[in-house]
Amino acid sequence: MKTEERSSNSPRVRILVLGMINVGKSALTVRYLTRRYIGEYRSNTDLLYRQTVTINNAPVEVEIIDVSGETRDSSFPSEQVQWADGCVIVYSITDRLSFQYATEALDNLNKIRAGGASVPVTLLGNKADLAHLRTVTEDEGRKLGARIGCPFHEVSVAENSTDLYAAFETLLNETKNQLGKSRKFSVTKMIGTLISSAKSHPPPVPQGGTVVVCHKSDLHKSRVLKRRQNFTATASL
Ligand SMILES: Nc1nc2c(ncn2[C@@H]2O[C@H](COP(=O)(O)OP(=O)(O)OP(=O)(O)O)[C@@H](O)[C@H]2O)c(=O)[nH]1
Repeated sequence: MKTEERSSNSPRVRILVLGMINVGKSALTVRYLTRRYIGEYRSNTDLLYRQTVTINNAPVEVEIIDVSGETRDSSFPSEQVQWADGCVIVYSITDRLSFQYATEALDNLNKIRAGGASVPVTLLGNKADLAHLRTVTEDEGRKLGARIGCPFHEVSVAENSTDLYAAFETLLNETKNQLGKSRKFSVTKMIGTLISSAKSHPPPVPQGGTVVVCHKSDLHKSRVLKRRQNFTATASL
């Protein structure tokens, strides 16, 4: 970890939120960070959110990348996975294809884990409030989580689901502990070539919080600049 990148001495945990288009990744991320639901929030770009949260009475700087389904040019965003310390895989219980995507993503992550890099993962079945439109049973989600060996929860981002907050915090805690043991991908960590364009509605900033929304292309540029000029530049909305 480069000290010049850090705005504080608290540990930093990087989380990737991954899933098919329209499963609720942006809504989930904003819900966790702000406790608010932005139903009309539309996204056509990857965004990185940064906020300091308290875990086990200690501050932790959390970075969450919400990978937009629209900008993904391949089925599995390997560079973002390399960047991440932990992953949330999301599908919608109303969308069978999104469950298949989550299954493949978990299998890919498992291969990475088998290769020696420990990446804590949590599986979430979103839109539990739409049970009447369900095409994926809870049992299928539970079995998938058990097969991969990761926690599984059905949640509703639209509702104030406490399971969602608990799932995030368990993942953050596990990831933080994992990082304490060893940092993975120390050489290959990079943002990669991530596409950026403006979101139509920036997410709300929580009262007393420090959410910073970064276009990842800007972050990538800033890293290049840092390497060349020891210069920090982070775009915020
Ligand atoms: N009913 C219901 N709708 C939800 C829930 N979570 C998200 N949505 C809706 O699902 C749609 C997609 O949500 P997004 O957060 O934009 O989904 P996304 O996965 O980030 O989509 P992309 O960025 O396009 O990949 C929006 O209309 C949300 O309001 C939920 O728990 N219940």
